[in-house]
Amino acid sequence: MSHPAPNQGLIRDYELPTPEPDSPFRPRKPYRFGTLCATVDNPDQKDQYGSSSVPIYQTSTFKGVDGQYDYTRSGNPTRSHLEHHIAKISSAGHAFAVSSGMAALDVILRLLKPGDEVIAGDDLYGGTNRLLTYLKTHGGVVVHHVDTTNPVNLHKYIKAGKTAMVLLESPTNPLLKIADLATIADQVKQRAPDALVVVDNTMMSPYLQRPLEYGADIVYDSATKYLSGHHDLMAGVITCNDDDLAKQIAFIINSIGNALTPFDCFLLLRGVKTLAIRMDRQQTSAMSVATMLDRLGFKVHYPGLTSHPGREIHERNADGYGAVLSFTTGDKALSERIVGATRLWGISVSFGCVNSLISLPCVMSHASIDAALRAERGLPEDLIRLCVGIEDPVDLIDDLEHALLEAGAITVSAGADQHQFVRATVPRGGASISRAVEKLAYNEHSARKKEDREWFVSAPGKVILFGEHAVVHGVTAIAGAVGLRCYGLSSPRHDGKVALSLMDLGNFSHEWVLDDLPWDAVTSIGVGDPHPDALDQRLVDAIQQRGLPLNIDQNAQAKAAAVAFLYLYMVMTHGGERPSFSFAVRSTLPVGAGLGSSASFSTCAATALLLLHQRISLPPLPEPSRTPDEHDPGHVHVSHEGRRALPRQVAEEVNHWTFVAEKILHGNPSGVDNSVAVYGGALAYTRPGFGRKSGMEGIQGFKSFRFLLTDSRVSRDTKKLVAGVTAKKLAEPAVVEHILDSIQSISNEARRALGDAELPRDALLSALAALIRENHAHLVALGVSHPVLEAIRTQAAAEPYGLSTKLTGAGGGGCAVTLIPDDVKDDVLHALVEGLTSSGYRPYLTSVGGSGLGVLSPYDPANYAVASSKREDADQQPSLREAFEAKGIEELTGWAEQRGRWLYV
Ligand SMILES: N[C@@H](CCSC[C@H](N)C(=O)O)C(=O)O
Repeated sequence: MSHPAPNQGLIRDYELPTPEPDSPFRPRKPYRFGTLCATVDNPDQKDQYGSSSVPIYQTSTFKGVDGQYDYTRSGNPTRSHLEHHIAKISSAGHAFAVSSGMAALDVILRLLKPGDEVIAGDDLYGGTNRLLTYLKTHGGVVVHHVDTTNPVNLHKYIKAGKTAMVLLESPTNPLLKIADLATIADQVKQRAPDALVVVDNTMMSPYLQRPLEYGADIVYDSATKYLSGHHDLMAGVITCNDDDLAKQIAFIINSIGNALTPFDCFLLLRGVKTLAIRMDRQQTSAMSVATMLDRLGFKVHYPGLTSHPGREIHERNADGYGAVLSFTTGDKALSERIVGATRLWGISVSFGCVNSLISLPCVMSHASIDAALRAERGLPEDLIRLCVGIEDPVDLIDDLEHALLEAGAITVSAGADQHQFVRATVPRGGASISRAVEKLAYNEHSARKKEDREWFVSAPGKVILFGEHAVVHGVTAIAGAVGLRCYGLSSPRHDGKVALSLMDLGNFSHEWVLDDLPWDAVTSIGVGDPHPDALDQRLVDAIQQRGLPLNIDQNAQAKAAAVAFLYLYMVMTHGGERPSFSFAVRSTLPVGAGLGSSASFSTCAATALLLLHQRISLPPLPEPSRTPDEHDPGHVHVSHEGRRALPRQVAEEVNHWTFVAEKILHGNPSGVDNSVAVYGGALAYTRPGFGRKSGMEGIQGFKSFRFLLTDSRVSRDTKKLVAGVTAKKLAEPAVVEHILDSIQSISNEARRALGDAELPRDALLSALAALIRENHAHLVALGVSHPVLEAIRTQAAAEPYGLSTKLTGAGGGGCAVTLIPDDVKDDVLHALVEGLTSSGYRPYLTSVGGSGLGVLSPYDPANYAVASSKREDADQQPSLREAFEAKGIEELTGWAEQRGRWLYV
């Protein structure tokens, strides 16, 4: 048998039936595979009307006695056509179509008796493993799992009279290991002649591999995959040559009744016609994807790569390398981020579809194998499986590169053009090369003078625009950065102390003597290394027990903030440096109102600490494109209001540490609040585990708009409200599911509108107003509104305002948001604000969708000038810190903005 490289024509003489007779003048060659696939023709089953497509015999019974068919479970003409066609393309004497790939395996395994022994691979599909385990525990069958890459490994288990079946996958799912099918079949037959060699051929399909040609007795495919190709049906096919075996299989299928329905037979026949053409395209693209990942230095499992240990054997087994591959990243969390960051690759189990899929086998297709067994069998938890579809390979690679980049698995190589990526992972602890480079850079510069300067930082709060409550049940929520912000100012001191002052967040202040902190409990994190997923509970406990002033116990908010602050400070400390400074925090955000005040605090604290510990540094200002002179300040390439002046790596590092602080403050944060606080703008978030693409995605092109945020001043119990919705869902599942579906549509619509650069602004605002009203009505139906929220809504909706309002966050009190269209006049707005204030609420005129993390530029000394002027006596100008602490809350934002140029993410 010849073995052409994939996609080089695949022209070979198949010993397959040719549906037309030879002519004595021009002998016909057998048709090639693609032609066989497309030509559905059964000379024994001619259609009475000559229909081009096989008709669907959608009937359960057939009239008469003694006819060819009596009952569709036993036989059906549409199914006969399909089975004939499958046999034809599989080099098989017999084919059977059943309701799924697992149903096919079930039929085959019913050939076994108690006491029989089965040899199966150690890397195999999770469902197969599950069924074998079931037979082991319920059917008295003995199952041995062995590494099938070397036929010798099977020898000690092959026992004449005992071994009844050898079950092989090649390539295996999901590690793409290769078994030498011909050699194994031959050796099994020599040692245990009665044993059946069964091959799961799903990953290859009959186009690329026909194991019956190598001595297999039975071959089965999950036809849900390549044979059908479109993920619109479930089916399994079984093929064999032996007539007796075929009789037994037909008996089992008829007895248990899992034959494929006529309609699905029709769909499958339609899919099979394009098998060759789909597979050609898919495997060519798979090779490009595998090569790209291999070049980047990932461990890639794909038999087409020259580095694959089974490549040569695979080329003996098959005519192509297929379109499934898998790779590891060295870090499970990184793999999860990659999977979540793709857009074109659908996160889904299965393969063989025209659309490309990405999955994490350990939590998806192979989740039924328990974690310990997975580890024992060498199935890596960080494994990502890719199933390449027919999309344009350039888009597929582009999307994957974006995901790898976004997840931090690769980085743009320094000095290279923008499309040159390099792997960013080093083996230990999942730290990345980019981090290692930062580390080197840090070490290089560690000789530089310790910075003894102030840092003024700020971060926004967040508001949930759509999808609160529903998000808990897997619906997408849209959250945006709100114009109200938290500000932090660090000022150096030289007395071996660190001070924290939380003026608007629990009104707490305290100074610690650095040497008195519980350093014995600290394991510091190396510069550039990430904080592990879990908090260091020993340190948290030590801070709580030995690091806090006694009076803090009555102030839960301040206590949590102080623990988070000290925790970050201590684990970031390295090289014996313990910076001494005061950190003053102000916030214009109401606390406990669901507006992310803790995340904005955490962002400020993390940023200041990272700067003080010199773990991040700000990039130098870009060169002005126009040289400044005395009349012209020059033009600096900093986009709108300094946005994007803080590089992505800085934002990522801050976000990472902010999340650590959020864990201390909240236990199990979703990551939404910190991401909004750091990146600003707006994002869509979907919880994992509900069958939707999960994760967080920034909404590009989000336009900032005005909002009135009204704090009802009624406190609520978020946990109770969330539990209430869950209870309602249990009590009235249909009603609540309907509401959740409607909220998902609202979020989808809002996301589309917010990211649509073409949508005129007035159309966007009126669409948002309608969606706000609709979403609020659903929240009322879920029972999470409150009379005060309804009163605020009514007040804003009344003439002359006519504005749309919804509750935001948990409801039951808390805050309401009112959209302010651009044409609402200031005096009208002020009248509304006054009205709400006199009703006892606290309204804030603000915006949504603005900047994320900001740092007052250190490049213009004038920005921090008030601070740097040494105060000889009390008459002198107040320091920046004094001014900061003295400002009234209403003037804080305006005052901060006037300090100078802010650099934003
Ligand atoms: N929840 C399903 C998972 C099906 S995985 C399907 C396919 N064979 C694959 O490898 O992706 C189950 O538990 O069976």
